[in-house]
Parts: sequence; C-alpha cells; structure tokens
Amino acid sequence: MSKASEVISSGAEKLQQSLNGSLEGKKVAQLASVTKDYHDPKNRITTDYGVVQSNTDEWLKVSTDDHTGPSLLEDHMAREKINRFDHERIPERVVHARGAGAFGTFTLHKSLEEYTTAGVLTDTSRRTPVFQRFSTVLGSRGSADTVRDVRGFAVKFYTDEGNWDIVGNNIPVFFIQDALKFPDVIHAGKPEPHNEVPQAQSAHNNFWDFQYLHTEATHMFMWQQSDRSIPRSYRMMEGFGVNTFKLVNKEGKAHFVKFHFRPHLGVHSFVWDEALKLAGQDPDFHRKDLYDAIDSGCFPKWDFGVQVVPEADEQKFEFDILDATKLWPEEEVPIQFVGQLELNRNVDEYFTQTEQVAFCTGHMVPGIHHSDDPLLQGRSFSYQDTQLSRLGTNWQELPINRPVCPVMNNNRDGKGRHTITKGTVNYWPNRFDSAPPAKPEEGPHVAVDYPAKVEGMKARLRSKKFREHYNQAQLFFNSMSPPEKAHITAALAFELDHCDDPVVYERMCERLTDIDLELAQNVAELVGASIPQKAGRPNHGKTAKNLSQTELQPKNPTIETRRVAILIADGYDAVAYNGIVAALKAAKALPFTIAPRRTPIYAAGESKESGKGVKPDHNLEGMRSTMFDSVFVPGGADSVATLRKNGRALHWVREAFAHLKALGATGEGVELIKDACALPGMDFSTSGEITDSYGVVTAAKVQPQSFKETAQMAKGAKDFVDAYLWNISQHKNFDREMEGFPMMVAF
Ligand code: HEM
Repeated sequence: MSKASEVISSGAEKLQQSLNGSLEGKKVAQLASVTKDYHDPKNRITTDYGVVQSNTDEWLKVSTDDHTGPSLLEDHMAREKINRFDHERIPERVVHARGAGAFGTFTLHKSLEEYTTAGVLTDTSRRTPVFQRFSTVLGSRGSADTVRDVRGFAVKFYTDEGNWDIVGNNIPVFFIQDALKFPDVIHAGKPEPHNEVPQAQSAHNNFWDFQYLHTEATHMFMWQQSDRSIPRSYRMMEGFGVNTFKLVNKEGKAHFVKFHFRPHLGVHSFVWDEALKLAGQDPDFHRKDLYDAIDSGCFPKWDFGVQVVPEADEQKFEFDILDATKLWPEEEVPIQFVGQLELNRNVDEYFTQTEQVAFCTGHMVPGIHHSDDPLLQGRSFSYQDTQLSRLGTNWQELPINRPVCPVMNNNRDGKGRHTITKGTVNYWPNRFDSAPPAKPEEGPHVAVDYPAKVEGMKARLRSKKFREHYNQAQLFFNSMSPPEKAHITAALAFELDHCDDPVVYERMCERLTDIDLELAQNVAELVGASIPQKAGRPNHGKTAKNLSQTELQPKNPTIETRRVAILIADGYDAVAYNGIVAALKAAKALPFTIAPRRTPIYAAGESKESGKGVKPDHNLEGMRSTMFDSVFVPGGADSVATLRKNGRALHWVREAFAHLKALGATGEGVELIKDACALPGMDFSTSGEITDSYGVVTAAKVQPQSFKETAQMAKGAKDFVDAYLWNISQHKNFDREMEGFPMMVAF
C-alpha cells in the first residue's frame, strides 16, 4: 500500500485521535468523515449515482467485429464520465494561483493573555490544527515554483472559537498602502494584456512602470529584488502577517500587533542562475521539497512571534504603524516568540484540500481584531468576494474550510449547499427564540465589537506619515551583507534588461538614486541607462537587525533534508561512498547516487558476477546539479577516469561550484573537482591533509576511519566528514562569489 493510501485509510486511527478529545483530532476526524479510500480492495467503479459498472472504457456502440458503428446517446455512464471531466476545472485564484499546502499543529508556550482573550493565543495546553498554503503571486496555476516572486504564507488555524486565517507573505511589507490599488499593481505585474507575456515574472515594462509611478512601492520592490524572492524552500523562509492587527484583552484594552514566523532551518535562497534553470528543469521543486520533507518525517517548523505596540503609542514612530509598506524595526519593537507552527501531514488529495482551501483576512476570532490599516480593510472585503466566484456561495462548507466548532445561522441555500438544517424558521428573531445571538457574558468565545473612537474628514486621504516612501528602502538596502547587495544589483540589472522601453529603465535608474547612488550607477551601467551623477536624496546610513538573511540562521548547524548528490561510475571507492552515505543519513540529509547509467554500478574490486553493485537513484542526464545542495565525488581510479571523460559529469561539478554549493571529494575524486574548478586561488588536498578552500573540501589520501558516522559539524574542523558537512550546513559559500570565482567557469 502506498504511503498516501496508508494515510487515507487510517480512519480508525484518526477517529481514535478525535476521541482523545484534542482539538487537533477534531479536524482530522472531521476530514476523515468525508474521506474515502481509493485503494480499499472492496471498491468497484460506480457512476456518481452509485450503480456498479462493468465497463467504463468503451462507449456503447452499434458495432460488429468488422465494423465500428455509431456511439449511442443512451449510454448515460459514458456521458456522465465525459460531462464530469468537462467541468473538472474551476477558476484559478486571481493571484497566488500556484501553491502547495500541508496540515500541521500550532502550539503556544507563552500565554498572551496580557494582550488578548483569543484562546489560540492564551491557552498553552492547546494543540490547534492548521492548514497552511504557500504560493507564488504572479504565475498561473501551472507555472514554475522557483520564479522570482513574493511567496504567500497563508495559515488557517482551526480554533475552538472558529477559524482564524493569517494570510501573509514571506516579505514583511507590501507594494501599496491602500487596497484600492491592488487591481493596478496586479495588472501591472501579471502578463501584459496585448500578448499575455511574460508568465510568472516581474521582468517586464509594465511591472517596472508601476514601480516608478508609485513611490510607495520603493521599499517593497527592494525586498522583491533581494534573495527573499528566490527561496531555496518554503521551509526556509520567514512568514509575516504583513498588516497591522489589534489584540484586545479582557479589560477591553487594545494593542497593535504584527505576526511573525521564523523558520528553524534558517532563511536560505537560491542563486539566480539556479532558480532560473530550475524553473525549466524541475518546475515543481518547492512543491516536492515540502511533500518529501513531511513524508520523511522531517517536519518543517517555525517559531511564532508577535510585535506589540500599546494603542496609546500609535503616533510614537517616525512611520505610521498602519502603513503596510513599513516594517517595525526590531530595535524599536522587539519580537516576542511565544509559539511554534509545525507542518506534519501531507494532503490526501490536492484539489479538495490545497486548491479548495480559501483564506480570508476577515476570519478572526474574538480577541483578534482589524486595525484601520487601509490595506487590511480592503483585503477583508476582497477575499470573501473572490471566494464566491472561485468556489461558490457555500465555500465555507467545503471540508477543508469548515471550522471545527459548531456553525449555526440563517445564511441558507445557494449552489452546492451541504448542510441540512432542521426547523420551521430561518430568520432571527423568531417566535421560538431559536438560535439567538449569544450574550457577551456567555464567555470569551463570543465576538463583541471593541468600541474605538474615530474622527476625521470624509475624504480620499491617507495621513501624512504615509507619504514618506524611502527611509525604509534605504534601511533595508543598508542592512544587506555585501553578497546580498550584489544580488540586488544583479537582480535589478536582469529585470530592467528585460524592459525594452527606455522610459522604463531610465526612470527606474533615477528612482534608485533615492535609495543609494552607487546602486543606481551600477544598475544604470549594466542596463544601458544614463549614469546618474547625483543622489535623489542622501542615504541616512541606518541599518536594522534581522533584515539580512545572514542573521537568520539556525542556532546549531544542520543539514537535515539537504539533498547531496554522490557521483560514481564503475570502480568507485566503496569505503568513501558508504562512509559518506552513512554520515549523511545520520545527519538526516538525503544522499542520492548519480551515475552514467541507472543499472548497478560496481565498486573497485567488485565483479559484475557477484551480483551486488549499487543501483543509482538517477543517471547523469536525468537530474541536474541544481536539484541538489551539494556534490560529493568519492575516489576510485576507474570511476573517476570515466567521470573525467564525461562532459556532463564535469558540468555537474562546475555548476554546483558556480552556484556556491559545498563540494567534497576524496582520493582520485579530487582530480574531477580540479578539472571543474582549479582556478588561481583555489587550493586542493594533495596528500593526507584536509583542505577546505572556499567550501570545496578535499582529501587526496583518506583513511577509512575518517568516515565516521556522526559528524561534529564545525568551522575549520580537522576531520573530513566534519568539515564537509559543516560546509553543506552553511548552504552557500559567499566568499567564493566575492572572489569572483563563479564568473570564471563556464556553467
Ligand atoms: C499585505 C498584503 C497582502 C498579502 C500578504 C496577501 C497575501 C495573499 C496570499 C498568501 C494569498 C494566497 C492565499 C492562498 O494560499 O490561498 C492571497 C490571495 C489573494 N489575495 Fe492577497 N495579499 C495581500 C494583499 C491583497 C490585497 C490588497 C487584495 C485585494 C484588495 C488581495 C486580494 C487577494 C485575492 C483576491 C486572492 C485570491 C484568493 C483566493 O482566490 O483564494 N490581496 N493573498
């Protein structure tokens, strides 16, 4: 039985969990009640109206052995089958159409009752079930995962008091301040109207035209041009609620709040060339990465935190705290980490779960409220509205969207209504006093409007702090490490190179002078714009913490779920191969054997007749280095001689080198590495010593005892395994890039 069907058929287990009384179990049991097991041996094909069929492969026809005659209209089974197929598709999401989802659990380790009455944020004994969907924004449902784009980070908490949705992104700010601009920013970013080009990317005239014309977007486009928009994995990015919300406590006192999720695996990204290639080589890379990690029991985890500002302090900042184009620097408002989000179960079926899940920022539980953030206010209208056209009136009844607490009201009928409500009235008030609204005294689960004083002119106006658009764009750029700054420069140069209207790239280079003159000059030179001579405004020089990814790394080095390719051919060194496989597995990494063919490969001294050998996971053409985090080449004179004559093998190593990945080699394997990247300034081991040169770890003569199973990953480690695995844990070797090595090899 497949893993997937085991999950589906574990109904008894799921019901047991529900009997445990946990809230987590409630959602699982609720879904189990509408889940069928396709692999149950008792199953037989039926029509949708339940009649068992004996042949669903041939349309009923008037035929003989010699002549195929007309198909008959009376074949209702056939018409039903085609008819259901014809209507399988629903409209894709108007934005964030491409995504992947999973189930999980939210736990709280510190109560926030000082700020809120919401059970999900105050009851530390709860395990709240969640469903999370990650996404790209601009591309269609069938577009690639690794494009340069913002990533959606949407979490549905099935709480005891109703559903709470945080519909966030992996970037803490947004392009616009007022929801009314959303159709414009999305039209400008999506494929252009005349030819529907390009798909899933911002590298085109209209996107950048919009950015220039909307100075409020300046901060966000800097994030969008940074490494944040090419994440290595959904599991390795932060999540932000972006908008400002309010928490209200039992005294009715309000605090402004921003929500944060910080990944245990650290924040990591691709390099651009890698992301570009993967978009063609493996468009489902992120989707598979998430599924495989959960399937293998390496559950992605995020620390959940809040930034809280008392209502009275609203005006104490130089920016408006209701402006979604601004972040709250951690120096000014520290994040309090109070909980953990873990994803621990894959979906059973993509369509009914990941596709039909529907989020809405208006889904809040008592104790969590709207602020006057004008982007949030409009969003809460938009999501409800869009679900009506995407999923229909009864979208909240779909199993994935149903709350785990009771639902009762007078919203009735509509297409596809499931619930059967018994009773003779469907309005309030009614003569039976049935289904009345609750009284506030009944408990904190009852939604009560929080009275807030509002004054102002009726006008199409934003307050004056909303009109400052550059300080945080500078703050972000100043806070980047040198490689991150170089990546932003290169990203802007790539994007503006795709804009063929000079007005667009000239103006954008002018706009960049409002952030940093040197950045503007470097980009202008690369894209052929006039080189700006004067800063649009002085750079204030300030920085803030935790904006650079380099500061967001795991406390202890880890290579959990890192994919490591081991290149071998006949005659490989079995001691090195087996040793590295064991060490990687012990560290929960995923070793993959790659060889010129997928039939068994024999170690040095092992004969074909012995019938053993290693069956590779892939051949050299089936995969590319882009799909792995590191490449290891064990010794073995014949194996390495074969690989050195193979251009594809050489390209594997060279490309991984240029993509800044850790490389490891022992024995003769060092020669293949040298063929690929022996540049002036690179060092390689020549005897028993371990050489770590820009993350390329080599040992020309290696003792069997060097391949110990449990690695002590550490910088400058003397042992081969310790040094090599430590380099994998660092994700990329940016010193290699700063020395200019990648640009010296052909990849
Ligand atoms: C803070 C800024 C915003 C963030 C963080 C954000 C985030 C998201 C995310 C994560 C999704 C995908 C949800 C899923 O996985 O199903 C989404 C979808 C969507 N967003 Fe936003 N969004 C923002 C602004 C807006 C605005 C201003 C509007 C409209 C005024 C809007 C309208 C939509 C719509 C219509 C969808 C499609 C929903 C669906 O079909 O299920 N968003 N957004």
